[in-house]
Amino acid sequence: MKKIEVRNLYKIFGPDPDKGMKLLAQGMDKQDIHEKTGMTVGVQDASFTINQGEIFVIMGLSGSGKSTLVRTLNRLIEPTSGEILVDGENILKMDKAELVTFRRAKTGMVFQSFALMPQLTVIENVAFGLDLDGMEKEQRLERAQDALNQVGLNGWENSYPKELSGGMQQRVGLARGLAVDPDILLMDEAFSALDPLIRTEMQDELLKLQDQQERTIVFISHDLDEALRIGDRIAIMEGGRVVQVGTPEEILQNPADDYVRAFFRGVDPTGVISAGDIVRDTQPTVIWHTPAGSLRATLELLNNRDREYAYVIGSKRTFFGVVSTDSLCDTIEADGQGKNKPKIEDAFIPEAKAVQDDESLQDILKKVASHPWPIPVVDEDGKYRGVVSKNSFLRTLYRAENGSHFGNNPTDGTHEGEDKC
Ligand SMILES: Nc1ncnc2c1ncn2[C@@H]1O[C@H](COP(=O)(O)OP(=O)(O)OP(=O)(O)O)[C@@H](O)[C@H]1O
Repeated sequence: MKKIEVRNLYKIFGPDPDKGMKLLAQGMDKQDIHEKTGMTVGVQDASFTINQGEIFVIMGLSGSGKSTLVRTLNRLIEPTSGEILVDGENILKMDKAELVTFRRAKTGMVFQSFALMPQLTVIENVAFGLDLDGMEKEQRLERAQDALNQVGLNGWENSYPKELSGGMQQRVGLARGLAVDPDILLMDEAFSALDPLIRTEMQDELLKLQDQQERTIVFISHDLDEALRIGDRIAIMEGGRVVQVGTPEEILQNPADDYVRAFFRGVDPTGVISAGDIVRDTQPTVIWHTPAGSLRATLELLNNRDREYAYVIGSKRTFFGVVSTDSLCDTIEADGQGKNKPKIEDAFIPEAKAVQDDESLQDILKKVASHPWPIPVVDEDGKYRGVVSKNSFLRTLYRAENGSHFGNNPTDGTHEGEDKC
């Protein structure tokens, strides 16, 4: 479900943004506008959607417009032009009072600088934003305490910021963002000042909180590892433009341009891409789980199609097992005169087990490499989704390494069954 929709958003800093818009419309680029007028194009024609409950990471080089873009989402920075719909309502049309209500009711913000007030205790710092809300003191403290518990800081309520480590101070910052119980949490390089170990700890904390509450989180980061770790989807910004939006796997497999490719250079694709991302449905070699007597028919089918393996599935696509021409022949021969009427299960290759679609390529690599049959993939309900073959595995790695656009899709003219050739 869409939570935030950004449409053709612009932000031009300087004395005459309308003139800046006109120059952009005439085709003048950002650099020339800056040189000729002194104005800066902070965000240029950004359009994208953020879904309810996702962690949406915004990445880009310094000065690419990340902070500006995020601050337009609660109008801390006023856009020059465009639309921002939150739950379907254009927040750029809100008057001052509506905007205040919107910010209080729906958004929280966590910054890189902890911005804690040294003269206030931890709990007072967290409750501070609620103070502006006109909430009763008792309720404020209760909410602040709850937020502190969520970030693991119970027991530190009455300490002062200077008594806390950097990591703990950032937890207070996060608690302050959470205390208002926002639908949307905007986080600007929130963990960047933390040392790597604490940073990972905070990312885990955020993921844990997200499991419980499913907020919509917009998270700016410079750090690709962080983006890959926490981001459901990533937007890449360059020179004020959003140049690509997608899941890490999508971007890794199909980077929009060299700038995006450069961001992802050095990432091990096998840790990011999962079996489900590259699975292909091998309808021609799927057979339905049928009663006894189907072994010969299956063997015939495979021979006719010049295929070696068949994937046996039942009603509702439940995966049962894999048979091969060899396993079928062996089972038929072992039965001699056919008196025992062997079932298809008797011909299953015992080692041919399915992997889950959310397992990473790293996790399934051994199986793909060590077995001759394409590896069956199932979803969380055990339903057959297709197979991952050596070919599709290597093709994916090649594409991720080289950013090539040749296809891992049904239109690229290859068939899974050809893998054995
Ligand atoms: N208040 C302002 N007045 C004028 N120019 C601004 C202002 N704020 C930002 N800019 C300019 O807008 C562009 C985008 O800046 P922004 O801070 O959004 O980038 P960023 O990607 O968040 O950078 P960083 O990663 O360094 O924080 C930059 O060229 C910046 O100099």
